[in-house]
Amino acid sequence: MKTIDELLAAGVTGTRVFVRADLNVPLDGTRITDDGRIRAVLPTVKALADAGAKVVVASHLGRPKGAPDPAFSLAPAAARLGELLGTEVAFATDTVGDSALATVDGLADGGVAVVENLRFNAGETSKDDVERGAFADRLAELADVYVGDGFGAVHRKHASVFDLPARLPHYVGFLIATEVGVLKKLTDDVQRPYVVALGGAKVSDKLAVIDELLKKADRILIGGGMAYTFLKAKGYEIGSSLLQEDQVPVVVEYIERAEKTGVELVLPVDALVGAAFPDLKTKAPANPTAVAADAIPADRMGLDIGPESRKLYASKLTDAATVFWNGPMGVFEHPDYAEGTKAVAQALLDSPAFTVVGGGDSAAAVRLLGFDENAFGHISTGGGASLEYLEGKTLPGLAALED
Ligand SMILES: Nc1ncnc2c1ncn2[C@@H]1O[C@H](COP(=O)(O)OP(=O)(O)OP(=O)(O)O)[C@@H](O)[C@H]1O
Ligand SMILES: O=C(O)[C@H](O)COP(=O)(O)O
Repeated sequence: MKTIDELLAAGVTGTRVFVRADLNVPLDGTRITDDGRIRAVLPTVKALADAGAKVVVASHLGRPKGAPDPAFSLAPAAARLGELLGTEVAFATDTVGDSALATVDGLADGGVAVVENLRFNAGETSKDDVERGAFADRLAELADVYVGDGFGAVHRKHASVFDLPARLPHYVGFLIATEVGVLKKLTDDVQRPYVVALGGAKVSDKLAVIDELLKKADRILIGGGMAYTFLKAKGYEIGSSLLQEDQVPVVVEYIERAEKTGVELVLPVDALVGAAFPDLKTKAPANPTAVAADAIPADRMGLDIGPESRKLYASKLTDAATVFWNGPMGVFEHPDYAEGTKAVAQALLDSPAFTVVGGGDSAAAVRLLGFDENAFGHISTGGGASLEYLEGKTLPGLAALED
């Protein structure tokens, strides 16, 4: 792979450089609640702009349905990028249309522009190679060179991640280089005991990863939304908690395999349950109750691990040499359901293990709950991406950056 250093060394004055970033930041309306992913791509954008390139930054945000949707506009992220760079950042109100072309045309050497959400275009995420390729052709019109730096999206076979680099000279940005460097340590030479803590809401993506992790980790702690599919697999009532029904047989097999192979699979022994998903806007008190994991009432929803599980999970992290954590233990955005995530974060800080926290929401949780992000070994900007990397899968966005 060619690195951005090689590109900079060759000189980029006046060159239009397309930077595929992951600016998929958590938003409360138009307010960015955690700008970690924007800060993570600053070294790349800044180095290119300082070297006189015309920098075209592109990203997805959320999961809009292939058409413009103001709720998923990148405008707030573009504004924040400008603040962090301390320069004006131009914003194109479309991705490859008149606004994008004019904005890029108007860039001075050293100027930076952000184009609107890639996923406002059906071609970006299409499973059809021709449709994706056609969109990549249009993206290619915006630039002379491609720099891949959206680590959080490298596991997606999307036009801007996979097809565009094939159309332009391509380089690896600073963020992807750092991320891969750290994650390689967990695959090539992991110090044991190796404990993986999994939570979050993207249950179907993450359940698949456990298949591989069962071969690699010594212990796996399950929390967050995915825990309830495990509790269901054990035959428990889980009320209206998040459930991936079609995955129950798969999870039953995971539980059996873990027993056979001696991997310690740790499930919550209790849960904090509420009548409904809490209001994250008003943060109105949710009045949760703690119940045993096998006694979740049919009309209740599990939204965090309970107090006994907090103690249990902390104890399962103390002797670890390496910990990879992806996905909050509960709906940490609401104070009533943040304790499980806090307990795991605190246990990681208390343990001498090398700790990697992966995932946009997990990293945001650590910062929003007041922990010092520098106290962790590494905070990865990729959730699904880091998990699939650890699985040993070929990631489309990394394969595409190879020569
Ligand atoms: N029991 C639960 N029920 C529903 N949602 C939950 C539960 N526990 C955690 N969550 C939600 O999971 C979300 C984070 O999940 P996600 O899988 O996206 O995490 P991530 O891997 O850190 O992020 P990403 O994959 O976006 O990089 C949070 O918004 C949190 O509220
Ligand atoms: O949040 C993430 O994990 C990345 O930005 C990728 O987003 P996606 O899961 O919607 O593809």
